[in-house]
Amino acid sequence: MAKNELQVLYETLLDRKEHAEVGSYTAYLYEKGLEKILKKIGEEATEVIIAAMKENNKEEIVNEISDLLYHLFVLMAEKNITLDDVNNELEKRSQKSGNLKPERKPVEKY
Ligand SMILES: N=c1c2ncn([C@@H]3O[C@H](COP(=O)(O)OP(=O)(O)OP(=O)(O)O)[C@@H](O)[C@H]3O)c2ncn1[C@@H]1O[C@H](COP(=O)(O)O)[C@@H](O)[C@H]1O
Repeated sequence: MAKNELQVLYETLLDRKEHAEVGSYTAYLYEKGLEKILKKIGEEATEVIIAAMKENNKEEIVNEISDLLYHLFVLMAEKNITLDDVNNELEKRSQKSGNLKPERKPVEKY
């Protein structure tokens, strides 16, 4: 099976850590450091929220989510967190359903 784009992207970002190509935005983020990466994640998360509040703009939301995922992946690469680490955590969680805390009332109306 072909690798999915998330895996390809993550591997590219790891590679940029070893080989800082000229003109690479990722290399620029690593160079700027953790604070810059975290700031970008905050900005991109806000852009996802703003896009999602508008109606009928799936394309814009997909674009903003892609920007956010890219910056989260840069953080993962920076912190040596692998896709397997996240996958394993999600897998553990998938064993457990019914995660609504007992003291929280079920949502009846949005
Ligand atoms: N997926 C992405 C991706 N998503 C968003 N971005 C960049 O993220 C930036 C976000 O835009 P902003 O306007 O918020 O930021 P900016 O003004 O450009 O930059 P700042 O001054 O805020 O740092 C843009 O410059 C985008 O190009 C990305 N840059 C790279 N990738 C992937 O990373 C791979 C490696 O890219 P390079 O490292 O550039 O070679 C590429 O092949 C892509 O697959």
